[in-house]
Amino acid sequence: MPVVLTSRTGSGSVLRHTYGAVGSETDLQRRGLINGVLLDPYKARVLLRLLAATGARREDVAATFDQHGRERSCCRPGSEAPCPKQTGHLRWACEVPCLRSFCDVLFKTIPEWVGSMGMKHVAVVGVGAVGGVVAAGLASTGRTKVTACVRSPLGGLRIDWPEGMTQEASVFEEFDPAQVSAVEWVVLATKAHQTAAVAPWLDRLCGAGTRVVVLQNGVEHLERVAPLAGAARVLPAVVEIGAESLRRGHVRLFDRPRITVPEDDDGAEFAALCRGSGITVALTGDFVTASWMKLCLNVANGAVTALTMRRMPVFAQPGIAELGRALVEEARQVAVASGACLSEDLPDQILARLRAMPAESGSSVLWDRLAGRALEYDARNGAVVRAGARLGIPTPYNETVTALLAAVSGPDDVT
Ligand SMILES: NC(=O)C1=CN([C@@H]2O[C@H](COP(=O)(O)OP(=O)(O)OC[C@H]3O[C@@H](n4cnc5c(N)ncnc54)[C@H](OP(=O)(O)O)[C@@H]3O)[C@@H](O)[C@H]2O)C=CC1
Ligand SMILES: CC(C)(CO)C(=O)C(=O)O
Repeated sequence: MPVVLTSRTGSGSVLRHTYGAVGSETDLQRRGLINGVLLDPYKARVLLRLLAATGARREDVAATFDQHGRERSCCRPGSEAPCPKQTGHLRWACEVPCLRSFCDVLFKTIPEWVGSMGMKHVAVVGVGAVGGVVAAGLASTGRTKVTACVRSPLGGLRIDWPEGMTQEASVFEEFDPAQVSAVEWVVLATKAHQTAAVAPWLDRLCGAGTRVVVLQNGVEHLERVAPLAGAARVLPAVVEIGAESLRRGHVRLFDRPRITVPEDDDGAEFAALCRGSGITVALTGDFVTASWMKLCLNVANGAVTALTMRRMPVFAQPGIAELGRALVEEARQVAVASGACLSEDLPDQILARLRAMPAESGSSVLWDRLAGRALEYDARNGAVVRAGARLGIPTPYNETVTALLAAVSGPDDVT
């Protein structure tokens, strides 16, 4: 067990060879104690604990403390003499670079510690309703370091769960893609049409060992994200996280969150990552059916709520219910031709599901319409139209609502 020798005198370095009596610094170093150099006992304890957690050997611990002593810019490198500035108020001038140097050492050590604890580093790109719920859930497992890749400060996350429970979580925040490097998991939860704009984040976060889980609606996850993910593997997902952003970092959940991913190694590892997060992860051997099934619901729920600017009870109106059924039926026919296994009564099933949803819930497209933002219609109704055209299946209802949504969509978010 490495033992570090520090001093509580408040300034200066621990002596190395000045005194030689039993119990002196020379004696203690000879017996194996590591010279704490410039760190006071409190900082030394933090650093030693981190190093011990990484499994650092005695020589590594000694080298790290020694390096900290040398890197302190305001003291003469290698000098045993006390810092010339450390008198009176000038002592504070000395503390600032000292602290900076200490933080540098910690920041070099923390990533190793995270790795050695079996912790996973997850970067969440798109920390809105869905991304916020997943970031908070992962942070609460205590097994992940979560970095929120954001455009402006979040100041923590707060999730209001349907049962009345409030979950609070804090995550690391990054604003500049240049400051990040490859991580084990990227959770991509922007709107589909915002994907191209986060290319600089993906470029930095994706390495050969990275998995990018795409928490977006639609069926074109791979086509959209793989070209931006470099050597990383892309894991598509079906997201059932009915959620509304109330304020920045504050999300209201309408139901218990659930994500479905393909039943393969990456899917199983994502399920393991989310264990204890409050988010259920299901694995499916038929992802084509699962993703088209969700899109069939989305073509009705997103388009109708956004165009009418009404929440779920709008589906109680008979004319709206008929429009919903027609949109779903077109999508179902395209889905079946694409290899999905969906029964003929799907439109009725979906209408029943929509009518059973909480009255105050709506859709992510509705929230954007209400806020005057660009709408996610191309990855939803637009995807049905595209696939229908390819397969020779007419999709007039979806074409019509795609055109209407395009007409009322807010300006493109280009940053
Ligand atoms: N909300 C829901 O109920 C559900 C949504 N989905 C799907 O999940 C996906 C995400 O939806 P949702 O969470 O509602 O979307 P939100 O609009 O709530 O969140 C998107 C987030 O992406 C961020 N973002 C956009 N562009 C950038 C950028 N260039 N750099 C950094 N961050 C960026 C936004 O940041 P900023 O805050 O700065 O604007 C925002 O926080 C969509 O595909 C949606 O269809 C699926 C199921 C349910
Ligand atoms: C159906 C719903 C509301 C939640 O699963 C959704 O997918 C969305 O709002 O985009």
